[in-house]
Amino acid sequence: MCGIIAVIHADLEVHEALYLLQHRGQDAAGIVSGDSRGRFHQCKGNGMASRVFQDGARVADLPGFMGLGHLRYPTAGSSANSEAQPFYVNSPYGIAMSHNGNLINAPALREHLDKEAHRHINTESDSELMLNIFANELNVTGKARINANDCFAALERMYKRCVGGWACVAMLAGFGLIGFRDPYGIRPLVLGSKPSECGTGKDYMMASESVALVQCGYKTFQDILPGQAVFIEKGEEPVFSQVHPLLKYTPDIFEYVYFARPDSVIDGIDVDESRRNMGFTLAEAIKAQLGPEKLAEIDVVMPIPETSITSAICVAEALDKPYVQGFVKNRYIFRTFIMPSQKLRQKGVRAKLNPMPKKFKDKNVLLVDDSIVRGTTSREIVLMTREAGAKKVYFASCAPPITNAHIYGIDLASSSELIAHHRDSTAIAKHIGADDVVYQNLEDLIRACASLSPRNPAEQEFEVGVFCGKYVTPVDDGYFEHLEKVRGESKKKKVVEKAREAVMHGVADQKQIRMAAKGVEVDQHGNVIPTASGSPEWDPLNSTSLTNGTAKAGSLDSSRRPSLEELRSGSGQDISLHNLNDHP
Ligand SMILES: O=P(O)(O)OC[C@H]1O[C@H](OP(=O)(O)OP(=O)(O)O)[C@H](O)[C@@H]1O
Ligand SMILES: NC(=O)CC[C@H](N)C(=O)O
Ligand SMILES: [Mg+2]
Repeated sequence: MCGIIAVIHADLEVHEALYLLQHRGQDAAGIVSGDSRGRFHQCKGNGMASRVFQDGARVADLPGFMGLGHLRYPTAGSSANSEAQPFYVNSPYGIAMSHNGNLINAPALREHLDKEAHRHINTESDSELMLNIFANELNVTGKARINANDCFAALERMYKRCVGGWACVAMLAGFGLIGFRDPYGIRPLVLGSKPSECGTGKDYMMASESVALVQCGYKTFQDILPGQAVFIEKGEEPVFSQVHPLLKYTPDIFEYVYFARPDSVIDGIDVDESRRNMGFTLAEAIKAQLGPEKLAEIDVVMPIPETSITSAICVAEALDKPYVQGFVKNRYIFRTFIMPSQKLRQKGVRAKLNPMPKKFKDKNVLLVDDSIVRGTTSREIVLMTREAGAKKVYFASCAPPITNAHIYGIDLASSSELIAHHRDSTAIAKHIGADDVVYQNLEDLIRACASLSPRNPAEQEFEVGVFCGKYVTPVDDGYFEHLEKVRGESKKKKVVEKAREAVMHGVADQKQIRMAAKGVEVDQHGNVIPTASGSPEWDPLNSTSLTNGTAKAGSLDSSRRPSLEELRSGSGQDISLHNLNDHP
């Protein structure tokens, strides 16, 4: 569920805006700006935005009149540096792109690019595929110079090939910005404008969430519609086109449950208000399931910071119980669910949340969380609650049981990793050590969000496949087996944990470090275990990744190897098209 940003005309606020979307992706961050000479300038790598951009020092005075940003939470490929976005292709015209979402027909797209388009794809990223499909369809025009309609026509053809969820922003070198969204509106994208600070006309920004626009002073917004694209040429007003019929307006409900910031409005639905509604309807489910006796026993209602806070306040209000913040969140530890390995997630919960025993001692506690997905947080928290002195522990979830893979941009590939996959709520309560577990039901969750829709609330639908296995797009037979094979928990455990943690703990040899940086698994003898697709990646220790076009001067010198420190810190290499420090 990456975060994407695009800006044109403005004082290139990409860097500032990215910090407002950090909650959407913590693995990699990147910025590409475009100047009027048609040059792109790029800074990206693994790690949080502050680390990659060195608190802004590496991107101060971004050259150009437009820019793209990206925060990555991988759902395809690996966590390799070479998959940090925005991606770039030089032909045709020079295009950079940021993608939020997931393509579910990636193998077919890869084959088309290989066998028919003859385009080399250098990573396992589905976003690189999408960029190349778009580039190839633009190439079909055969023109040396194109206009907005050519772009829309290329997108029309691209939409016929791609299946999945996407919100994308792209730049054509020296020309302008493009934004577009999948035909179901699964992934969010909002466009804002404000009077230009540097003269006449307007500045425009596109972002995954409205909070980025609001904080950067944009006053007028509109959601890009499902299947719609917008083109903003330098010095011009935006031009819109419906490049694919709007098939359904079904935003991913998980944006409201967990992903988005509460101060965002997505597709006209206020996220904070939706979470308040979830709290009130969850309280009804709690009353119905626990009954008057157990309900009377509850002394306090507690949130599990941070996302569930809004809903927990409303649960307490509806049950007429004291709302108590028993856990203190370490503000320097970020989201655990989007960390790349189970071991990191487990460690993350304890490092992030600390109970204050006097709030728990001899109390019957009702814990409220937004969701129970793998059960990592709930298991650990219930244990911590008991260790802190609580008598009884009830656990309530604003989301219904999550029983199926997520296929449009949340990294939940195998249903076997989901705590609710083969368990009913009694078994789940046992598994997490709670006295009882209460889930919101799906109809109530949908109502909590749909009732706020500016469209017809009675007809507002959402993408809810994780709760029921019914997905809004067609899904090929065999896709889930494929997904399990390439991204299932067992695969990831081997690929990411072993090598990455070896690097983190400094116990890796040089070969393991190289492989870790690429997300490739090595056996105990140091031999590479082939990836599912069998395609080796570029070795970042021996050369700068070529994924993103021309490497910066001198970077193909194989003697320029990142230090162990650089790899451990995750800041990676500067793989600039134009080194931002060298621009004229
Ligand atoms: O069952 P699990 O697999 O543990 O996943 C669910 C938990 O993960 C998320 O918290 P996270 O720490 O990512 O973010 P938050 O601080 O926004 O709550 C979410 O809010 C739940 O607490
Ligand atoms: N979470 C996302 O939107 C991920 C985008 C893309 N599929 C990637 O893995 O980089
Ligand atoms: Mg949480």
